[in-house]
Amino acid sequence: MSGNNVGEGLIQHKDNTGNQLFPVFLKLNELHTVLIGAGNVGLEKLTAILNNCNSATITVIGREVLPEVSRLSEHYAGVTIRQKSFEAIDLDIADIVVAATDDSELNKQIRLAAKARKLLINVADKPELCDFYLGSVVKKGDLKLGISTNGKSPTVAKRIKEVLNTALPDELDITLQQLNDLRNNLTGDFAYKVKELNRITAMLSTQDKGKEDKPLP
Ligand SMILES: C[C@@]1(CC(=O)O)C2=NC(=C\c3[nH]c(c(CCC(=O)O)c3CC(=O)O)Cc3[nH]c(c(CC(=O)O)c3CCC(=O)O)/C=C3\N/C(=C\2)[C@@H](CCC(=O)O)[C@]3(C)CC(=O)O)/[C@H]1CCC(=O)O
Ligand SMILES: NC(=O)c1ccc[n+]([C@@H]2O[C@H](COP(=O)([O-])OP(=O)(O)OC[C@H]3O[C@@H](n4cnc5c(N)ncnc54)[C@H](O)[C@@H]3O)[C@@H](O)[C@H]2O)c1
Repeated sequence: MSGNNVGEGLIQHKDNTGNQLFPVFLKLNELHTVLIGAGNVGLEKLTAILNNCNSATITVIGREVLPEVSRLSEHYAGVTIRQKSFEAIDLDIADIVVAATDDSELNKQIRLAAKARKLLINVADKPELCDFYLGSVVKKGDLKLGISTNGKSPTVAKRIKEVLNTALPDELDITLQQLNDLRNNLTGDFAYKVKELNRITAMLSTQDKGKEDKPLP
């Protein structure tokens, strides 16, 4: 929005090797997720979603439902459990789909049903069937970082999450709230605001800012 050099350098970098995933942050409280599979992996994916968005709307479909899945869902108003076999029409209510069944043929059928409805799908632990991957997530208040290893090693993603969780100071969230106040109260035209916000935050990215990680004055 504010950069003057948008697109510059892009034309020279046309090779499509390397990590081609584009990170996005989904508003799962405004979208309907349908999760098929309510076993161990289904529980993992449900937990990952709810850890990030406790008001997510999720319909969980499973022929058998692990008691842990039922127990967890009792604490979240947005989660509905439907104990049944999967049918393609189950996806009619979906905005996005996560499949986590133990039947690889069924997972492929679920993908086809999702594609027929132009829905994005993650088939847990099956990269070749995924439109998107779940990532490891670092949280500091409103700050959230998503980590992906391009599917190379989810374990490394988890470890990097742990490192960053420890390394990033909790005060970062205070800084974020202060900058938000400032952003809302700055007067002047757009170009002036961009310049001001960049000037005030310059010290956050300089190498020799000193050893202190204090919130902004
Ligand atoms: C990040 C995280 C998010 C989440 O799931 O919430 C996530 N996996 C996590 C953990 C984890 N998963 C697995 C292990 C066991 C050790 C190991 O294999 O490393 C551990 C570690 C553990 O549990 O300790 C098994 C596994 N996972 C995949 C395969 C298949 C394959 O690689 O071919 C297999 C082998 C299955 C088998 O052997 O049958 C594939 C995927 N897993 C992804 C995400 C996507 C790529 C993310 C990226 O780009 O890095 C992708 C491609 C698709 C997807 O599922 O979205 C979450 C960390 C949560 C955290 O931060 O705590
Ligand atoms: N458990 C793990 O940690 C782990 C790790 C790596 C890979 N995997 C693989 O992931 C897959 C899922 O594992 P899991 O441990 O969650 O299995 P699971 O048996 O605990 O759960 C499978 C779920 O799929 C549901 N299901 C199967 N057919 C269905 C249908 N027709 N309609 C609706 N629901 C249906 C079952 O009812 C159940 O809820 C397996 O292929 C497994 O090999 C599991």
